[in-house]
Order: sequence, then structure tokens, then C-alpha cells
Amino acid sequence: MYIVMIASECAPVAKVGGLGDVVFGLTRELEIRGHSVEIILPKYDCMRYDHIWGLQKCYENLLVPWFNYHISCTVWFGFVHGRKCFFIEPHSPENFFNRGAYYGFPDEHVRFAFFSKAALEFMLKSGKRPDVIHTHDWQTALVPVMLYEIYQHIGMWHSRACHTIHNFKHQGIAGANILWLTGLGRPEYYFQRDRMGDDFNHSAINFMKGAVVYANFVTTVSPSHAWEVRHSDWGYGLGHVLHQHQSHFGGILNGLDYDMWNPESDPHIPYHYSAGDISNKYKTKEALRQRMLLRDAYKPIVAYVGRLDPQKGVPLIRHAIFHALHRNAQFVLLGSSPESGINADFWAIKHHLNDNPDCHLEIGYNEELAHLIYAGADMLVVPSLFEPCGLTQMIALRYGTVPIVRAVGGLIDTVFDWDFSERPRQERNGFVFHQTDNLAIESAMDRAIGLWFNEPEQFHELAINGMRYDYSWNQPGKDYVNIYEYIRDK
Ligand SMILES: Nc1ncnc2c1ncn2[C@@H]1O[C@H](COP(=O)(O)OP(=O)(O)O[C@H]2O[C@H](CO)[C@@H](O)[C@H](O)[C@H]2O)[C@@H](O)[C@H]1O
Repeated sequence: MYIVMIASECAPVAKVGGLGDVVFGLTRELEIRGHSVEIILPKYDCMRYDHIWGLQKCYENLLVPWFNYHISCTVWFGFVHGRKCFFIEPHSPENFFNRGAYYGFPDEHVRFAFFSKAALEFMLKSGKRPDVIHTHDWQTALVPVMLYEIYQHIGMWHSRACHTIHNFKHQGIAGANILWLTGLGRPEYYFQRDRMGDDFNHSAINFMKGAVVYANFVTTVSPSHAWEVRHSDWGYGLGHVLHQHQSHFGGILNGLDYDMWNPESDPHIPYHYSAGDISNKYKTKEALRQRMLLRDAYKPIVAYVGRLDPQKGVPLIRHAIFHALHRNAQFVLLGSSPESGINADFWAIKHHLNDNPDCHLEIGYNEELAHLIYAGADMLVVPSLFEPCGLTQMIALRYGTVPIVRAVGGLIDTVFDWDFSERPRQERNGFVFHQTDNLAIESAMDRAIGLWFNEPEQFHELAINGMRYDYSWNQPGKDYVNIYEYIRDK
């Protein structure tokens, strides 16, 4: 099968969070299964160009219709760790992707509506006719809409659309100007509630709703979250339309790229280990201590890695730092937030704990350091308010680091409590808490830290149980291929 992924991120070349990991990992798995896959991305100025091989122009002067004129684009091609990637570079005064950051601009909807349109135009003009176009999140949610309303009629009649929602909170709510810019036009048609009309703001269109209505299949990234978004507030208002389209909606648990995240060969960690012999993990812990300027002491290291977004349970992350120190553990954090208030808060905590030899907060984004933390820490906290899938707990499991998670979304599907799970003991792999208050995370942390100090052999067994799980792309890869085959044959 021939598949084209269109996305705003792809690890490691353009990664902000888990979306980038999924686009890369799924593509790689599909290729291993013998499918032909290409990825289309914006050509951001701030990408990690050191991860692209053989970057060269492959299409010049691609004229993308935009309002009543055209924007000329250059399309580049290069390999990202073996994946075939096309990068779209528009030449216009707005400088859509030359702004030093991936996201966070006032014209975000215009930027990504343009990218979606340009990706379709590129496929049309370069003769690409994929069996399936797979798009991700609100940034590329207009692709299925434009495929069926415009491009199907001018040559792309056989391509089918699959759309994956990684985060329902950001849906792409915009005004009628987007319709005029993209050539969709006809606001009275698109504003209808059974098309893209937003259910709460009647003078807006909703990109993500458009994808739910137009795509041939829609997925989110875990079975539990697929249930939550239809039956609770976590659908952020899309529950109704998901109910209407539930025959082509489902949850597929993300996989993890087991080559990129592999304690047996990870180039970013100094010592390698496996479930069969985990002893080098403790040397890695020493290396992490040196890197983070922590003292050498008989204590567990509790870690947090991730975006400091309200979704992630920021007050609980903050509380976990102080509670770990209170319980005689060490704490390391790697994260950053696009919200300056949250960043400032963590900078203040960092200064406050500056002289504490048991704590280090690294505020920023650092792919290489993330690997060292996952490998060197003993436990990882993931106290999310909502979590469509969550990759950090799966990475932790892979590295023998015990996750302490809140019972929500994909975290429920991947972490099984050491004390309370109904699974057999050898399948229990972490600690789970339910509520969002401090006492809830405290009790789970106390159980984890207590086990580390009092029953080290059991803690070791728990870590090994986690390493034995298979959260690779193997099963999800099969699931996506089944979906592609199902929609292709329709
Ligand atoms: N400061 C930093 N430095 C280095 N690395 C950092 C970092 N901050 C985050 N990362 C990395 O980014 C990834 C984050 O994964 P998450 O599952 O938490 O995704 P996120 O919430 O971004 O995405 C959404 O999409 C993903 C994919 O579908 C879902 O799993 C998730 O639930 C949903 O919210 C991990 O690989 C992590 O190591």
C-alpha cells in the first residue's frame, strides 16, 4: 500500500511532543511491513537539520492557490533516519514557517490551513496518488475536508483519509476567512452543524470536527481515551459528533519506537542493559547524578519528563517534587511550557531548591538528556489530568523505570498497579492513583518509595516486569494496516 503522512511534527527532526514520536514510529513500522510511506512536513527554520540526510530541492515553484492569488513554494526532499520526508517551504511575506518556533503564533490557523492546502497541491501536481492519506491533530485536519470537497474532483479520486487525534483540547477553531483562503468558500455550507460548524461558537468552523465528519476513519491514541472522549468532558465538545460517526471511530494504543528507545543500544546513555541483566542501570543512575549535580546517596531518583502543560497536572508535578524530597528521595525534572507563567513558576522552584543536593530541575527541551533520565531514574511520575495515550510511561517501562501514574486515558491501558491490579503479579508494572489531589499522588509515591527502601527485591521484580512488556509498534502497526485496508476497499 502507498501511504502519505501529513503532519506538523516528526521526531527527531521537528518534535515538540508525542505527536512527533508517533509520526516517525508508525511510518517506520509500516515500512518494515512492506508498505511505501512518505511524510510531508512544513520546512521550519528551527528544525534539527542535523537529522536530515541528502536534503535537496525536488519541486520548485509549486503554485498553491490561496484566496485569489497563489503562493509559490519550494518542496525539499530528505531522509530522516531512513524515512522519506518532503518539506514544504512557502515564499510569502507571512514567512509561515521561518519564525524560530514550531507553534505559538496569532495566525496559527492560517499557517496550518496553508500547509494542509500546499500538501494536497503538491500531491496533485507531482502525481502522487496514495491509497491512504494519514493526517494528525487539528493542524492537518482540513486535509480530509479539502480532499473530498476539492481534490477528489480534480484528480485524487481514489485516495482515502485516516485522521488521528492526539489531543482533543486543541481543535482549530477559526472564522470564515479560512474558507476563503483555502478555496473552500461557501460559508453557509461549511458552517452547517453536520459539517464543520462549531457546536459552541456558531460563527466559527472547527477543523477537527471537519476531520471527524470527512475522514474515512478517525482514531485516537488509546482505547480508554476513545471511550472517555465520547462519554465524558474530555472530548472537549466533540463527543456528540463522535457518537454520530462512531462506526468509523476507534482507539488504537500508540506504540513506541523500540529502536530509538532501547536500553541495550541507546547512544545517549553511557551503559547499556536489558531485562536479563539490569545491573548497568545503576551505573547509569550514577551518570545521571553527575550530569544533574546530585549527591551520591542511598536514595531512589524520582523523575518527570514532559511538557509542563496544564494537561499534565502541573500542581501535582510541583507537589511531587517536594513530596519526594520529604520522603528522602531525589527528584529530577526535564520540561518546559509555552505558557510563561508556568515556566516562571518552575524557575522559581528551581531557584528555591538551588542548594538542595537531591534535586535538579532542567527547564527546557533536551532530547538527549531525556534518554539519560529515563534510563537513570528509578521512578517516573505522570500525574496527568487527561492523557490520550502518554508515551513517557511507556518509555519508562522500557528502561526499567517504574511509572507512577494517574488512572486516566492511555495510562490506564498501560500501567497496572503493583498492589491493587487484578492482573497476575508478574504483569503488574507500576503504581496508579485516581484522584487529582495531593493526598492521592502522595499515597502512590509513598507505596513506590516505600517498596524501593523496604523491599528492594520486589522493586527490582516490578521494574523487570515493566521491561518485559511489549509496547512496540508491532501490534498498533497491524491495527493501522487493517484500518487502511478497510477504508481503501470502501
Ligand atoms: N522538555 C523535554 N525534553 C525532551 N523531551 C521531551 C520534553 N518534553 C517532552 N518530551 C518528549 O516528548 C514526548 C512526549 O510524549 P507524551 O506522550 O507526553 O506526548 P504529548 O502530551 O506531547 O502528546 C500527545 O500525543 C501523544 C502521542 O499520541 C500522546 O501520547 C499524548 O497522550 C498526547 O497528549 C516524549 O517522547 C518525551 O520524552
